[in-house]
Amino acid sequence: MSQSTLQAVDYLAPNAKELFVASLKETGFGVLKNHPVEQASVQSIYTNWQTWFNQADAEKEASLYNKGSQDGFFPARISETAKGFTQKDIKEYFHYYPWGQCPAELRAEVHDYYTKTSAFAAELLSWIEELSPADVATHYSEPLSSMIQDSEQILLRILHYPPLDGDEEAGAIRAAAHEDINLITILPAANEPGLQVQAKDGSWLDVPSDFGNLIINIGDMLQEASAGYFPSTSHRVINPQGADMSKSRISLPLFLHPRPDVVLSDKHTAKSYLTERLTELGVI
Ligand SMILES: O=C(O)CCC(=O)C(=O)O
Ligand SMILES: [Fe+2]
Repeated sequence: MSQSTLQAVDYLAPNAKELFVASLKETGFGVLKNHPVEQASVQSIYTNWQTWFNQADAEKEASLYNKGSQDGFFPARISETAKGFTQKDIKEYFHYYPWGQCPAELRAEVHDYYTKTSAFAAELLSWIEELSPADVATHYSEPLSSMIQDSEQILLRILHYPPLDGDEEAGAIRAAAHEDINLITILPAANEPGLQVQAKDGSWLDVPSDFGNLIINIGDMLQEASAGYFPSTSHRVINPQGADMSKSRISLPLFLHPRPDVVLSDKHTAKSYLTERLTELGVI
């Protein structure tokens, strides 16, 4: 992966679509600047949820996640173990769905973000569809943007990586290397660095995370639906060092999940694929 492939693409440039989709094809990641997702809204969500995560565990656990439906708070003691790893990630998070649990005072703001960013994701999916070669597009069972239309599975995850105190389990990191399960993920740059993506040669590259950038990555479901044309690349969040260990990190991925009935490939619907992956993660 050459350095240039992960440079931010100006959403307002005339060739934005081509540059962005070329980056996704090459690296599984694309970075946008001058995009319509409002930074003030992202900042406000970070601030308000930092306050929420600062509460005592017992208060947060009043919104403990529901095992079947997966909405609500996932404490650090339950947090995911990435596929192929034995240590849990050093993180806690909240899963927001419009039909699910949410602290009342925070609902309107995340819902507004969820709705607007899902609509923007549909535009990006139509870019991806338009620039898919004909032999790849023939695998799509319906337009990519319609796969998420009326989907109740689109997931907004508010993630909190707490400060590190040095007592962490040896080898545990904030988010171990993994691939996302869904079609695409939309991730505003977090308030602290640490996100890295794996290049084709196996090396790890920092994702340019200037505050205000929007990071988009391909997930396994789009890799499956495009018969491997768009790669779902491994990424991770590494631990801070030195003085930065005392800082929390907040991030806000929106995982674009199709409706469960969407046919991804000869082998899988979105539902069968998701069940297989969540079982591997040990969260259902
Ligand atoms: O926190 C981040 O920057 C990335 C999070 C992530 O990759 C995930 O939750 O799937
Ligand atoms: Fe991820």
